[in-house]
Formats: sequence, C-alpha cells, structure tokens
Amino acid sequence: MATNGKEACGVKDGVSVSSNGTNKDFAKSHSAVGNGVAAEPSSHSKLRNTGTVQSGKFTFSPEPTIEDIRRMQAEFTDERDWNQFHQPRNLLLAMVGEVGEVAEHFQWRGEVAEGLPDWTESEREQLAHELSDVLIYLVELADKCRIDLPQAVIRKMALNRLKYPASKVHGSAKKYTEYKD
Ligand SMILES: Nc1ccn([C@H]2C[C@H](O)[C@@H](COP(=O)(O)OP(=O)(O)OP(=O)(O)O)O2)c(=O)n1
Repeated sequence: MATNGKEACGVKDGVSVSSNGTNKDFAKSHSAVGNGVAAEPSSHSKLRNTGTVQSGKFTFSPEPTIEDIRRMQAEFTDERDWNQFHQPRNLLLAMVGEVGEVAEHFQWRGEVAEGLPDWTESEREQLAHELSDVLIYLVELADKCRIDLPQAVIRKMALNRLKYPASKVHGSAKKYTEYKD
C-alpha cells in the first residue's frame, strides 16, 4: 500500500499552504511539540519513517523545506536566547557529535541492507532522531555562515556532474583523480 508522507511526518490535510508552496502553520504547529504536546497520534507510529513508497520507490515528504527547518531552528534558538552559544564553530562541533551518534547505531552491526529490513521500529525512530539532529545543526551552521544551502547544493551537484560524467564513470566508484582522459 502506498503511504502518505504527510501523514508519516504528522502533517495533515487542512493546514494552510501559502501561495509559494510553504506551509506557514508548519513551524507553529510543530513548535508545540517542544512544549509537551505529542508530535503525532500513536496510531501513526507505523507510518513514522516510511515517507512515501510508490511503485517500490521511496521519496521524502515535500515538507518541511530546508528553509522551513532553518526558520524553525532559528525560532527554537531565539526563544531560548541560545544564539550566544550557537556560533559557527559550536554548531560544527555539535553536528559532528550528532554524526557520531548516527554512527553508534551502525557500529557493531554487520552489513546493513537498504531500507533497514531487520531494524525494529524503535531502532528506526532512534536513527530518525539522530539524522534529524545532524540536519538541524547542518542547516543552522549554513544559516550562521550565510550560505544559501539549497542553492549551494544545486551548484555543487552541477560540479559533481561535470567531474563525474555518467558516460565515463558508469559502474565505477573510483575518485575523479584516478581517471585518465
Ligand atoms: N544547545 C542546544 C541543545 C540542543 N539543541 C537541539 C538541536 C538538536 O536537534 C537537539 C540536540 O539535543 P541534545 O544535545 O540533547 O542531543 P540528543 O537529542 O542527541 O540527546 P542525547 O545526546 O542524549 O542522545 O536539540 C540545540 O539546538 N541547542
């Protein structure tokens, strides 16, 4: 059965979406989570980490956007007067620490298959938390460095495509420096 990514992340129909496609109520409704309001009804727990699966392909939910995440974390930080602690070096170290927490979930396992078929829902949820921590700090680091991350990704992917032409590297994982013209 195809699952609805909006349900999976707790975003339901009926929330307002602005003309430019962003969900103005998203940050507001989700900031309530930090005040002790449950993130989602327990009946949704099975859908939590499934995103959208259609024809065997996995896709993310369209929201929140990276800009939504930047704004939500900026609000979280402002509300706590934490900008004094959230300078670029602090955020970099915090992000690296969270990457270590992601690694802890994999470190004593054997090879892990795509889709994590052998993981429990609880293990998947823990991983989802750690990956989110990495993303949150990454986005705030880019914000505090005044790097427009979505556009930077577009530019970097264009460079990657130039460096690794599909016709040249198909099926090979060698570094670009190893290819001879
Ligand atoms: N000074 C802080 C502390 C927390 N957070 C936010 C961003 C992260 O998403 C998350 C990190 O919280 P913790 O440092 O408590 O780390 P964990 O949630 O990973 O907890 P633990 O280290 O117990 O696994 O909370 C933040 O922005 N600034």
